[in-house]
Amino acid sequence: MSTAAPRILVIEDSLMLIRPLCRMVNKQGFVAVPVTSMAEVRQALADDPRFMAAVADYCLPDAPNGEVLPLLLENRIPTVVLTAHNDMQTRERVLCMPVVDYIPKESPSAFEYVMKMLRRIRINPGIKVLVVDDSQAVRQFLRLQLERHLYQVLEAADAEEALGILRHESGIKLVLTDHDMPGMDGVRMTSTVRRFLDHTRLAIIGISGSQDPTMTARFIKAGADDYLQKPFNYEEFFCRVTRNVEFVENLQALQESANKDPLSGLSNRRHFFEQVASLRHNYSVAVLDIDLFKRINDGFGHDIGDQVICQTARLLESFFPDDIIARFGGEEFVILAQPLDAPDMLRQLDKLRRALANLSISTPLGDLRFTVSIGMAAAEEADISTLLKQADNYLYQAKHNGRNQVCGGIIDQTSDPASVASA
Ligand SMILES: Nc1nc2c(ncn2[C@@H]2O[C@H](COP(=O)(O)OP(=O)(O)OP(=O)(O)O)[C@@H](O)[C@H]2O)c(=O)[nH]1
Repeated sequence: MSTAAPRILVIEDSLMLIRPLCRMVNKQGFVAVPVTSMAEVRQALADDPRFMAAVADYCLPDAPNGEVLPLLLENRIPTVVLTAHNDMQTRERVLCMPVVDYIPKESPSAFEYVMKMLRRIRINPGIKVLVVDDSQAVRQFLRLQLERHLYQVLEAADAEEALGILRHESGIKLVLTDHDMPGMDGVRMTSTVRRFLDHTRLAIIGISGSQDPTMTARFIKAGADDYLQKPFNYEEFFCRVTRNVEFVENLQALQESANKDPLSGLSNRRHFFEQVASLRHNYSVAVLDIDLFKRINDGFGHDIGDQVICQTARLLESFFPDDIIARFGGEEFVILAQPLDAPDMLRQLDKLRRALANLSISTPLGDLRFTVSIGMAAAEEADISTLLKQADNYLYQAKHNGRNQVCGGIIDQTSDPASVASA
């Protein structure tokens, strides 16, 4: 399948500007298609109209009054307008059209802002925003504004409907809520949402036309991240929407990097224990260790050793898609499966062991094969540390018996554990 980089139509008649602009666009991982006039825009659209977005100069030699904008919008191309005209009239004229944004060239950070907008146009179609307002006209107005930036918009006519959507729909990163609604008001709805969705999952912006000077504080104290006083202008609206969505994204990225092992992408040890804490007893735990890994590093180099770790992680995920898998460190992995079914787990672990032994990694020094040893323990009542210790004992047994095998059993708290071994 083709994974071609998205194309961006860059429309600018100044050669001084178009070169650095295209360079920046390409650096973001897009393909810039430079054109310098309205005639060239027509030609580019006739050649291939599939552009992810356009960065358009408002004033072109053959289209001095923004005539290029309706042409781009007719072709449904999200358009960021760059202009040297920073007067109110031009600004109003441009923002009357459903462009993404209007950026004066005079600002030294104008190009940076354009890049940020392009990144958002790429990401926003995957982000859901929920608009909560009892007025259909207001919901429709907010929907149109948000769709300029390509967000997926959901609507709720009151707090009850909004809470239902938030409980069942995943991927909502932002809620825009009115305050005065029949039934539960926006402030109460915000504090209810915060009981089950924290700031890492969702940002909330309160919106109200009320003249009550305490409204901002009431929303923020209830758990909102921001507040907009009606009427607001389009640019302020988007600055706040973008800032709040980015805030959630940054928190999620931080959380992800705190929880994940950067090499394999699996959970790290700390996150493993965090996940396990919320589980009831009655599970199986397996500890997997790559055999003679030091030899792989010494013989093929650390980069190939890293590849072995990553390939092992991918197979682990495919054999245990619904379970908790973590890289504990070095060449050691842990799998926690629930509910307890020790014989099934042993069989699945042995299939995994054989699949890994059959894997061949091609390296500059020839094909590499490797094996793993696995220890597994299951119990109805034992806590995680007892199980891990027992699984580790079984792992030691597997290594001691010659490696490339699974050893494990069910822990009977009242007697010595029975052992099952498969070679
Ligand atoms: N490439 C790579 N090597 C690592 C990483 N973390 C730890 N290691 C290496 O893993 C090796 C582990 O070796 P040992 O603990 O001696 O175990 P082993 O060679 O697998 O021997 P057995 O466990 O007895 O089969 C050490 O050489 C570490 O340097 C990593 O992230 N990448």
